Amino acid sequence: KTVHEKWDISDQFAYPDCVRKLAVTINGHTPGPTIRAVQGDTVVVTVKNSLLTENVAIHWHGIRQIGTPWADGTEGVTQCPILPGDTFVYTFVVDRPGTYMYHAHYGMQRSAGLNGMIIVSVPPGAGPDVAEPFAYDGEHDVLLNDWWHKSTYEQAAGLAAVPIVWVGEPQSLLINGRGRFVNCSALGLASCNETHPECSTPVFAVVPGKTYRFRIGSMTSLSALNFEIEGHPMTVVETDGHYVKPFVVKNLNIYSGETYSVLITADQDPNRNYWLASNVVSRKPGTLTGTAVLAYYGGHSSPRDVPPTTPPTGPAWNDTTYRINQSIATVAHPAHVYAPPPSSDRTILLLNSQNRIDGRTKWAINNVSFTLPHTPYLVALKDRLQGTFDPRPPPETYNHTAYDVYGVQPNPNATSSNGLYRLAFGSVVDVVLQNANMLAPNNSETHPWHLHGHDFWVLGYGVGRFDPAVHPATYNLRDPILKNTVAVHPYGWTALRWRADNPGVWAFHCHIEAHFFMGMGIVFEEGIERVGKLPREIMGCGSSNGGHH
Ligand SMILES: O=C1O[C@H]([C@@H](O)CO)C(O)=C1O
Repeated sequence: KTVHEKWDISDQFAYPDCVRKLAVTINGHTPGPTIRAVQGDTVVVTVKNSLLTENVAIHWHGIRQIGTPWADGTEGVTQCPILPGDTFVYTFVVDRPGTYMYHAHYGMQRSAGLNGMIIVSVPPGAGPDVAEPFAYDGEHDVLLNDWWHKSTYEQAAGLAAVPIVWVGEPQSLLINGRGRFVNCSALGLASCNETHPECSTPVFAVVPGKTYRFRIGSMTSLSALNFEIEGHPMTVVETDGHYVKPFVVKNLNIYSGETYSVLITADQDPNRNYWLASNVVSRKPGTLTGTAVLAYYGGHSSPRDVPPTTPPTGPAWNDTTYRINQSIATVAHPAHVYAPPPSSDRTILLLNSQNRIDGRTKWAINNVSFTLPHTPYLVALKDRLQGTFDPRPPPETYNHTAYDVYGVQPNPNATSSNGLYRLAFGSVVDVVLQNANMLAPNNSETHPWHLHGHDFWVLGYGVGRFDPAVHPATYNLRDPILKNTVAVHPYGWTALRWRADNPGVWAFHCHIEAHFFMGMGIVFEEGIERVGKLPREIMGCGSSNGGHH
């Protein structure tokens, strides 16, 4: 079956937190429509760029694009941007059930509102390898976000300024695009409209005694979040399209780019309502709790009743151990274990550090800060265009025996490059992401890394310096979870493995919008010679003339 979507991208005034702000919208809305498909469906999204002066490109986050690497929607990597007035058609197959997302992958446009969910359901009568190993009576979908009042242009200019002008913590946390700016009416803002329907509190209705699947995705630009449904423990059953060995949490940590499915049972007093709460963790919070309401049917409460309690504020923001424990608990469901290859052909160690180039604050990987080329790699490599990117491969490792991950880098100066890593087709690659201290002392953040074109096995997490002679022996090779986005915890390391078996060119980057903008990413190529004929529509920029002369 084919699922058709027709999207018009335009700037609109929106009131996500009751404050008027220009947003990049899909068919007038932010977040955009949820794409609903069944495993095996072909999704065709016709995207018309009706922005006045801004390009666009849309990434299908978690969809591996097997056989369609040109549809990954990553500007500079897999396509030229879609110009204002132009239309681009994305066609791809959703080959696995699960909870996914989509978002702009051009500049900082994702943060301006261009994002949404993709839900791929299990076909009726699916076999045991696909069928969900859990049961539920109803489903609710929750897209979490953070939101600023400064435009993404102002934010981006601040990131590039000397010294950096950092936008700071978000003004609001959104649930399905709705939130509430804490000072809205108190500040007497002319742009504040607290009765605007776009910022009315989302309500999730439940019938007493029933079990619900909540699909939760995070599209935050910056914030690591903790999500809670007051009084309702959550059983984690899916993440990034893979079934999890169930475990119960009161508070779910979720990083930008991740999705989870949890089950809750509506077994509490039905005569009142309960809060859904989203709180910032890992950075010192400066934002009001994002809230929504869990409303019971059939009791004495009405869906509009505000819960009688104050919204939960979540665990201590700096309790890193608590978050690492959730990461470690997330392993494959026993009936859905896909064992990784027992060893790898190549190990790449990647130091994540905050650096400086010409006084600008940057993020670098092994002291190289990533920049996007003007000609998409996919076209440059497939069509053998010369001189479009730095042909020198970026470093495979850093001085891992001496580097003090707890200290401030003695020499923070870095270089920038648009070189990429080329993987032998079919080879098994291990990547270890090593976190470190930032430019300021005693600070290390959480970085959620997202890989395009693949899922990876998450083999292990550790705190402190990764030792290649010691830590691989501690890897979980028995039941590691497959994911497409994973946390690298403060001062910690995360070890990943995957097989380079998807012909194409794939970005791998921190999903914090500002951090990728500041260079925190790399790109992999594999099997370029196996990529089919490129559609001309991805060309037209840089040296890729798309057949126009
Ligand atoms: O990349 C970042 O820059 C700021 C700060 O380090 C400099 O202002 C911050 O909190 C980041 O995550």
